[in-house]
Amino acid sequence: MQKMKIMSKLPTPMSKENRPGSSNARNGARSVVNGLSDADKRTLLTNHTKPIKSAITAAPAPRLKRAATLPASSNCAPAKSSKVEKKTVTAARIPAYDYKARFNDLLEKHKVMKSELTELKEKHSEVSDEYEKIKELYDKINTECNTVKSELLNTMNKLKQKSGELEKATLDLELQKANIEKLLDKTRNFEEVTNNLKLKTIEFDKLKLEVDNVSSCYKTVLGEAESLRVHCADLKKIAEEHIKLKEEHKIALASINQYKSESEALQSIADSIYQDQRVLRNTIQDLKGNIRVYCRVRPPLDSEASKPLYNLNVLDACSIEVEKVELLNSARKGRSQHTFSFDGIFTPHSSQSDVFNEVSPMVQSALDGYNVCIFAYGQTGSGKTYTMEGGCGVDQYGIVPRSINMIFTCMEDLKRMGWELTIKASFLEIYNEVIYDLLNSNKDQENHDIKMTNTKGTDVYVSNLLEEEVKSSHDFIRLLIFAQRNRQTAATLNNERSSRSHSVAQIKISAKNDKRKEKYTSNLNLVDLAGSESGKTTQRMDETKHINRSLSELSKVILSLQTNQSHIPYRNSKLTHLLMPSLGGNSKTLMLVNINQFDENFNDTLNSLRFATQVNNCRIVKAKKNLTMVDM
Ligand SMILES: Nc1ncnc2c1ncn2[C@@H]1O[C@H](COP(=O)(O)OP(=O)(O)OP(=O)(O)O)[C@@H](O)[C@H]1O
Repeated sequence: MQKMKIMSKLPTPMSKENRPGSSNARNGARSVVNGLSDADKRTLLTNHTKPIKSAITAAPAPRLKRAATLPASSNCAPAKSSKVEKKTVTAARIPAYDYKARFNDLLEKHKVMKSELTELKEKHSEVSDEYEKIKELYDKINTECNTVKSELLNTMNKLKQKSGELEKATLDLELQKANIEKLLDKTRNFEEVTNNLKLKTIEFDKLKLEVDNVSSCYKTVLGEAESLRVHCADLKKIAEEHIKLKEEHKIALASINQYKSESEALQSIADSIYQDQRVLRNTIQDLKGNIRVYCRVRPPLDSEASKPLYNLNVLDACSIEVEKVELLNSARKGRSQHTFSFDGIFTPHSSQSDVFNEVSPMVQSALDGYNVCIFAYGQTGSGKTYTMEGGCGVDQYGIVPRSINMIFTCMEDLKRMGWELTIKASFLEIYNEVIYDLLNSNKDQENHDIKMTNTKGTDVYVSNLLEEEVKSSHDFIRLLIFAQRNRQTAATLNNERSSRSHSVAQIKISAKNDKRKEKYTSNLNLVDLAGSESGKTTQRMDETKHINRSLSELSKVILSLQTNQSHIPYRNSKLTHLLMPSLGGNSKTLMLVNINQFDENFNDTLNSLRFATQVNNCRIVKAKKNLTMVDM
């Protein structure tokens, strides 16, 4: 702005009068300079002095030199004098008369002045050129200055406008700022309110929870109070009833004591009745005979429906008639008819439970303390295993599982009478006169020998034989299944071995009655004998020899017992030796002879029925209970 002011104060383009060198020009310049303020002068000096200065200072130079020509006495002589002046000073004084000298001197001076003039002219033209250049420059600057000035004016106008706008904007800004401040204040207030609200919400939630808890507690308390009210009412009733009951209790106690003494009396009567029953049962059995023989005829299976059958007539409950008519062209032509009588006959329609109903007195005898042996005899496929072990399902259970069920059922009754029973079970197989433990699944078993339990030789045991205590029928059946599996494995390894071996399930009953100071041990041997038919192959011959030997030894033992022989050949076979305590005098034996009705098996059936008749004819001396009195 300052600069623009200065420029505006500069003179307009120079006229002839204003030219440098002329007094007018000098005066004009001087007046211009004088018209400026001190500050403007300083600015002009720094920015625009050069051309003006040179224009101002260019002219006076010749004046200075000319001044030097003035006489030395003049006061205004400059400090720096020229060569001419020196010469003038140093030249000898020309006398006034010497006009020639003076003329020469003047000529000389004229020359000098002339040259000075020429010099000055040259300088003048130089200055004029310079002046022209400066003028041009000045004009240029002036136009520029004008342009700048107009631009400056425009800009100033714009600036004014802008500053107006700026002021307005500033005002707006101030207003906005004020508004923002207000808004910020509001926001701060709002945040404060929000925070307070949040805190309040948290507090509200807490309170709500507390209220919920309190209300649920209240509800519970209400419920409890209600139930307490009910309880109180009940308690009142109970208290009343309690008083009544107390009275009744007194009366009941008296009658209980009376009943107790009566029950003790009844218990002793029941005991003696049980004893009498035992005696009676055994008397009946003695009367029936201690060796009892039943015959069971198995029905043909569906798969065997086409097989020809021989005639079988059930004459009565104890007798059957078997009849075969041989073809006329056969060697043994004619009719073959045989009648057999036993303690009972089970027809093809008899169920497993029918069989067990007849067998159960024997199991009862074992529970009463007698050694019992139940065995199934017959040819392969006649139904021995089915009779002894049975099939799947409780209905199909054979003698072995039913016996154990009965033992455990009776055990409860015996417990009430003060008897404590321990049941142990072992399972073995005799194949080719070698004993195998069926509870031991090891292939290589230790040797099993039959040994005497005591010196009297009344009881035997098998060495290295596993004997498991059973606490329930379930325990026993688990062991039975395990033994069956072991027997089947051995049978698979050794072609049809199961049919060619004797299988024995031994149940050992140990009973103790602390009240009566009695105890006894009895053995229940349940035997599934090997097939009694004659073998056909060499291996079968070998097996048959062993089977026949053991079966004939069995018949020999039974015969010897029948004829009251002093020596009974028990030890001649493993089977008779093992069954010695159950076959001897102090035992009861039941044999089931199993037959089928197939024509092709008629001869084997006849052999089985004959063997059974032999056994049936044998009557063991009266069995003796293994009862001992003990000091307890
Ligand atoms: N009374 C019966 N009622 C129905 N099926 C029977 C009866 N007796 C035996 N069976 C069936 O006849 C088949 C042969 O019976 P089982 O195996 O008991 O004969 P087994 O004399 O034991 O033969 P093995 O000497 O080969 O062991 C079996 O399938 C068995 O289920």
